[in-house]
Amino acid sequence: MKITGARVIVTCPDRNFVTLKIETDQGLTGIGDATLNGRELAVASYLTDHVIPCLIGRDAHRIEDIWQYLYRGAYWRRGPVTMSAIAAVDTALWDIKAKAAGLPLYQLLGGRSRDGVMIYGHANGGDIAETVDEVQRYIEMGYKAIRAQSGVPGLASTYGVSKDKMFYEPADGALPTENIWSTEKYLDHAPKLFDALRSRFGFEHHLLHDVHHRLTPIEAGRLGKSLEPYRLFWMEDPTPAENQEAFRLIRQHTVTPIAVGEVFNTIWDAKDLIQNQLIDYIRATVVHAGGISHLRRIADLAALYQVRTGCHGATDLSPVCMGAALHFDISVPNFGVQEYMRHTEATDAVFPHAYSFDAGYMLPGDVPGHGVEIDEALAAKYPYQPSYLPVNRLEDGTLWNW
Ligand SMILES: O=C(O)C(=O)C[C@H](O)[C@H](O)CO
Ligand SMILES: [Mg+2]
Repeated sequence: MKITGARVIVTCPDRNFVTLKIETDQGLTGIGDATLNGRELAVASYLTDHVIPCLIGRDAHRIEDIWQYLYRGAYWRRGPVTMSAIAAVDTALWDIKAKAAGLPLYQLLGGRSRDGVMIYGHANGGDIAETVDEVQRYIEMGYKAIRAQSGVPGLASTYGVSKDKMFYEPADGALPTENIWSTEKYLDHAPKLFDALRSRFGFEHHLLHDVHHRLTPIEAGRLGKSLEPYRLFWMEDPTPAENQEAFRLIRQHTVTPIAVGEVFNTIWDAKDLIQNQLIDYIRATVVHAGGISHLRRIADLAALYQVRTGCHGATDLSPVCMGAALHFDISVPNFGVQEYMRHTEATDAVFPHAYSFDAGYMLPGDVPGHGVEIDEALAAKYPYQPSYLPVNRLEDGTLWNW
């Protein structure tokens, strides 16, 4: 089955998405997500100008060979732009292979390892009372796991808190918005949020929290320790992960489980954290970590060390990524949880999909392929809009981690 064409579709149904569509001489098509928030057009150009010309005429069934061809063949390895582009090709080819087989993608990945994919929602509020109400809303919808974020007194805005409640959209400015951050205020406040949540709801639900790379290792150790009474499912991205040794220090101080990796692109980014058992959940996902093929490698390495998966699933990961991730999640043995931040109605209309929500679990659906398509005519009605993720400064003006 020969690849006869491929094109990139950029659309902005409430936010920007980059999608690669591959066509074959047998009439089968497949799509893959290539969205890199705030840097969308870099991946679009990488695909259009550098990858697509190399795809035409290749055998669409040779997924692994094409992956190696794009990874090794570029000479310049790794990085979010390269790996998102490779991921899009890989996802589209898996979609085509599964359609050719007449099977849902998870059947090609070994079949189902579980009945449903446990997901967590993102509950956020301007203060603790509002976050408690939002958590209640998720509980009423049947969620088993909820990530809770609250505004911090004395800080005008912070990561994870927005006026939109069922999803969170940080990329909001034609230039980066500037937030102000205070570690002291945050460390004082975060345990109070989880104290309020456990007092109200008890321990029946999994609670998660995203620190979004803002703490130093010793501060993260202190936070993890202060959250121990509330038994979190995980503390996410407690400190930046470039220096992976940093996590050893956190481990020395707390048994709060640690999740890392939404900004990782390859197995090399995760290798030392996994092999040294410095994390409990690996958050790499399909679009930013080289597609289904590479994510399976990361998960297999993680399985050796009892590290489980917890794929990133914010709104900037398109429904195409979500669909593919759900096929991966339902098949992978060492699955932990899947993030599911809902998309807007406009996004869902552009990307008709077979996946569905049922009482705290997601199901990938049983149509051949990964079950997500793109309505190109509708997509064309939403042209690209420049938008940036925010930046973060300490109260004295020092640029900090966002
Ligand atoms: O969903 C999460 O865990 C995030 O941290 C959201 C990220 O900030 C967002 O996806 C960046 O594009
Ligand atoms: Mg996160």
